[in-house]
Amino acid sequence: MSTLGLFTPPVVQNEPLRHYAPGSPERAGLQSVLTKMQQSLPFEVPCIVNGKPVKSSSTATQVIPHDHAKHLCTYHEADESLLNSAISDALAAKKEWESMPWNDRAAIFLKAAELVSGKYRYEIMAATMLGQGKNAWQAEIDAAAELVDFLRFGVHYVEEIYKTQPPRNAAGVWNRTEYRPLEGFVFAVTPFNFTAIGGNLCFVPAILGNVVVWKPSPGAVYANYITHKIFLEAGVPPSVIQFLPCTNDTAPSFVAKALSHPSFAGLHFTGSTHVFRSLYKEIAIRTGEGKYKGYPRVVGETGGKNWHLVHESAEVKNAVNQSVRAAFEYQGQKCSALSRVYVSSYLWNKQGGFKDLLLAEIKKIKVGSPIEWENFMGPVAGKPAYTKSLSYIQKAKDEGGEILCGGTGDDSKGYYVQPTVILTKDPKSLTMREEIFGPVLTIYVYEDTDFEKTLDLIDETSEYGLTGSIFTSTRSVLIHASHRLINAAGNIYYNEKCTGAVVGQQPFGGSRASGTCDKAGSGSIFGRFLSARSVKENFVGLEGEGVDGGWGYPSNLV
Ligand SMILES: NC(=O)c1ccc[n+]([C@@H]2O[C@H](COP(=O)([O-])OP(=O)(O)OC[C@H]3O[C@@H](n4cnc5c(N)ncnc54)[C@H](O)[C@@H]3O)[C@@H](O)[C@H]2O)c1
Ligand SMILES: N[C@@H](CCC=O)C(=O)O
Repeated sequence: MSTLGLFTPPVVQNEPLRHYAPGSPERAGLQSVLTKMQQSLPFEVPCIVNGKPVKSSSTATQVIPHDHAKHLCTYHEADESLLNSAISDALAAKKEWESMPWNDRAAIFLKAAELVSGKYRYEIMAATMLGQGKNAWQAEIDAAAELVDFLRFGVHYVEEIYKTQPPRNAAGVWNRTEYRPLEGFVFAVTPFNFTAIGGNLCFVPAILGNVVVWKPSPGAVYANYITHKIFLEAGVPPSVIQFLPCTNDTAPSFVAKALSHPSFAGLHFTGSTHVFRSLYKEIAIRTGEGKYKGYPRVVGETGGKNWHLVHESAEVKNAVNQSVRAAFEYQGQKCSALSRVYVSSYLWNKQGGFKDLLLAEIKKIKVGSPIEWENFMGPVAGKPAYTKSLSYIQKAKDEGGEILCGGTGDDSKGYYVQPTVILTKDPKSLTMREEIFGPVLTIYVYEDTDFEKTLDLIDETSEYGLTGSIFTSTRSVLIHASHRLINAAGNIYYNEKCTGAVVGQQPFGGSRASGTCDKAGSGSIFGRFLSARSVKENFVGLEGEGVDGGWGYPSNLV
């Protein structure tokens, strides 16, 4: 194909957020799609291989967490033989996909961004609200805005990578870098809690010319299915992203099968730490045994035990409001969710201080169906998440923790857990250490004279290092604490909550047990799914270097 120009993609901006205020056109638009979707329940979701629906003999359901008697969809489970044929067909499609001119691959995903932003915005949001328990605000920032941002900014980042070329050329030589996709297929294993993450984990490798086998979460199948439909409609070739759902019961053997394929070249995972560790181990063993063609790339973003440090100099109203959002928005089911607070004893105890304000604000939170507009909080993901939250609350009580509010749940219709605050005197108690992934916040009040020890506690209490925030109005405190906590969070915030990273603004990801810190929403993640080839082209031979235009070194002359 001839080159007819060096094209520059459109300038990239964050997708403007819609607010869904009463009487707004967006509220009416979303409501109408939600109503229609509820009237059409349940949907049927097949596997999609080579762009075609494949039904299997084994089906499962995605339950609606706010009304568990109903389900959003029945999905067909992929089995291992379908997995094998999907991998073979994806590999067969790879040559043509990686050879497609960059501007065409870019155009396909820019078109997908427009489809999410416009035609499918309310449908993908409604699927996320019904299936994953998000209210309109949370669905907007995830399924609409973040997914669009991942796609548009991704095109920009890949453009930047392709433009990065060796800075020097010797006389008569042209050096170039070619950014090859990986040799084999990339396996994307994605979580329930962010529709955007499901799409992004496939998009990142795919836009670089890789082919992808996607195992979505059983808790997000329908929204992920819509994402896949959008990719196909935008022009992603049929076999480039294969959509293969399965249940969590069959996931261990299904995933192991994919990882044992000799052409497995990369894992793009987001989910819990223990699952990632088990996959990492499997890959490491097989790599050590020389079972793969190369050394697979392993990218995983996992759990967190995220913290707010509230210094005595903090502006208390801001610290409280940000803490309420960070701990309880989306029921504490963001990997970034706040789950431990270290607060100055002075600020906690003073009248109208952190404690008084926090409890007063939490009283105002409405918990209920995410499709009713007034509810700030909805249900947790399912029965296991419900039981887990309540069992941690019980364990905290058994350890001597004081429940300041909440502490109860109701699963008669949906899986509701009240926003819960536990006050602990033991900074290393269980709920200060382990990820709960529910609306459960534990608070440790430190003596103001113990600030240094508190920094050590934050750093050493949990194995994670995902997000954290420092609230203070004293610059020297901020500088000191931030430096001391250098490895305690991959995303640190100053006087701002620890959730809500925005693509293109705060690259997202943590280290320690929280993941490989490859930073979703930034350019660096794309480098993980590329294998660069250095090219040196010589226009002049050894002219000017070899003796008499031959091969001899001038330094050999005597
Ligand atoms: N750091 C981040 O960017 C980030 C973002 C979102 C979620 N998370 C983390 O994800 C977790 C919540 O998501 P989740 O509940 O979907 O996680 P999960 O680990 O249960 O599931 C993630 C994926 O792994 C699959 N899976 C589950 N068990 C498996 C097994 N034994 N073997 C192979 N595959 C298996 C699931 O089907 C799903 O596709 C939390 O720990 C949260 O902190 C992290
Ligand atoms: N990137 C999101 C969290 C994603 C994980 O669940 C945030 O910053 O709140």
